[in-house]
Amino acid sequence: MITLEHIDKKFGKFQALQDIQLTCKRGQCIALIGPNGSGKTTLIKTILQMVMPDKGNIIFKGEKVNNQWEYRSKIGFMPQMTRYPENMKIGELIEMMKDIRNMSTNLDEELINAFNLSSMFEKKMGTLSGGTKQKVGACLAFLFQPDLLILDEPTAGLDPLSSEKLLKKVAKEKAKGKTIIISSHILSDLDELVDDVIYMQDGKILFHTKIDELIFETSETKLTKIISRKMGSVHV
Ligand SMILES: Nc1ncnc2c1ncn2[C@@H]1O[C@H](COP(=O)(O)OP(=O)(O)OP(=O)(O)O)[C@@H](O)[C@H]1O
Repeated sequence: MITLEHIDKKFGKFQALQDIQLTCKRGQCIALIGPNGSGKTTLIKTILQMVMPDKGNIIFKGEKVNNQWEYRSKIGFMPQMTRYPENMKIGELIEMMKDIRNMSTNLDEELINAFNLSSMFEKKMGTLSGGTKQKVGACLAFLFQPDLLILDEPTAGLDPLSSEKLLKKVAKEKAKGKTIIISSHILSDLDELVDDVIYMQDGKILFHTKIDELIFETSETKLTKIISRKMGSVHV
């Protein structure tokens, strides 16, 4: 579904990504984890070319897409934090996105309903709580039935019930065969979802391993314990 080949990215002199190589196959759910500042969001934004890599290739469905944008319509992206037009109402924003995408049918409005967002359609984006803004971001990521979902810390700032609803939705899409890349510091959120774990540190991928192998290697089943054992054993 998506492959990154030898991606490098510097911000000034700071090496934010170094020789990133990864392949995410169709139907796979990959967890992107690592400490603050390790490059997870930069990597995600590079996949979408919201951050332009200095070097390397981005391959989507077998085609090199460097400096192309059309492929992004196949990706549902939920950003960690984003700014929306402050004076636009929730309902207007959703309608505008439908217009931009030129899609009014075959929409996935399940999350809009689960979050009961329609009751808030008249509220302006600038007046919303952080969690409600997150919900709008989540609804937009799923709305156009993308093949690939990229979720950057999707549950950060959501109340527990809303987190649960979102994670259930992610699991449902995975069961349908959708490809998912998800970053989170809340490792318990990922336990039921992930096939592969990518651990980033200092702009590099320290390991990319199947969850089954990690469970076998560490004799732990929960990602929190798996990671603390694994990181304990590599002495970083
Ligand atoms: N536009 C930018 N200009 C300069 N430096 C940047 C820019 N974007 C990111 N960085 C730096 O790149 C590094 C990686 O940031 P990134 O946001 O990718 O980390 P992260 O792993 O997502 O962190 P967190 O877990 O805190 O969200 C950080 O040191 C950050 O300050």
